[in-house]
Amino acid sequence: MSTVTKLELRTALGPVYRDVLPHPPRDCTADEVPVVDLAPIFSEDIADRKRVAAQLRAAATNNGFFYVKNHGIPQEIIARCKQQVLDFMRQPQEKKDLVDSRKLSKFFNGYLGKSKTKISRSETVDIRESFGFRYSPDLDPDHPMDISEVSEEVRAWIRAENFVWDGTSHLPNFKKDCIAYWGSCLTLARRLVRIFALSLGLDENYWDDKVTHPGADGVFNYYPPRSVEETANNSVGLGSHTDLQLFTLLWQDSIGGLQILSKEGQWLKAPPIEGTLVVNIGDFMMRLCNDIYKSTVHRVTNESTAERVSMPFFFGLNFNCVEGVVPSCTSESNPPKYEPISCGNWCQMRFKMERDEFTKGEQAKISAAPSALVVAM
Ligand SMILES: O=C(O)CCC(=O)C(=O)O
Ligand SMILES: [Fe+2]
Repeated sequence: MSTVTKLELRTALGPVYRDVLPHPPRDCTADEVPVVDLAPIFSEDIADRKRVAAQLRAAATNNGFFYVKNHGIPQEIIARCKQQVLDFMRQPQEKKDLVDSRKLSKFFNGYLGKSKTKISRSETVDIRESFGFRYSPDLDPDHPMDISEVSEEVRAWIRAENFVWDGTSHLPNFKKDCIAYWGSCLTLARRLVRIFALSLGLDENYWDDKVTHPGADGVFNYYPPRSVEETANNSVGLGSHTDLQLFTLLWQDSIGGLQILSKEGQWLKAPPIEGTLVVNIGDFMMRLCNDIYKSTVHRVTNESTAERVSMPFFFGLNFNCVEGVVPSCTSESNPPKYEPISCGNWCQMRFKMERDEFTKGEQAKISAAPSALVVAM
């Protein structure tokens, strides 16, 4: 008899467990992971924007994942960035090590080599390589400014590090093409957060002044084809996890490999759809919504014989912003489950949990896990 298995997940509050059905992954249906047309969010008419908000709410309360089309990011910007990712990843190891994250970064910027992470304790090490960089005010497409002009509270949380660009300056136009894509994602995310606000019955501008210097992490993932041994081992490209912040915008190439855990516990394949991005809810959004919106578990395995590239963009509030459950998601009969916390501290808690586990072993992980309630700042 086949049985349900338990999947262990890392969260900022310690491990949680999910039941997984014994059936093999299958393709998602359009009801499970819908395609939302974003064209109306650019309309002057609030009724158009509200229509999209309603679709977004439906998807966010269902499986927490959806595709978006007509998102406004030009195809050439995506194509140029993707080519830069390939040019970077196909370099000899010593060139990639010029931006080695473990050696050079205080804040998770830079390059991580193959099999250097194990995001899920229930699965193998992650056989992906990645390159990441974080919000920098001088690169902000909407209101670029020198870091010295940024208010002190926000500045203390800026996590950009220049070595990522210094160590890649031998690649022609690398920074320019990466930033063009990242900047387009940032502009789109600022528009989308307004639709998320509408979707929760809040004023459209509810978060506007909290995303001036936001969590905006650009990451490029590279999944080489699996070796015979890795295939036999069931090696994952990136193990099961949830994303941390408000929401993620993900571009994936045409190879496929992304899977989503449905609310019933069934793994669903989310195949590439030309011209779309995938959007998913993160843990911080789920917290602000008192768990109405779902931060959904997902993972990646490249089962093809070709290399796969994906480009997620993780979006949150300004890291200094302390935010509790939003008023429209609570009532007398549904009190807030969570204390206010800043988006930055929220991320730090999960990173700390992972670090403690990595460096000190099992015991440290258990003692570091706060019970359930996060202390107010
Ligand atoms: O590569 C993908 O399709 C997803 C990547 C992902 O989930 C992540 O980087 O958090
Ligand atoms: Fe993810």
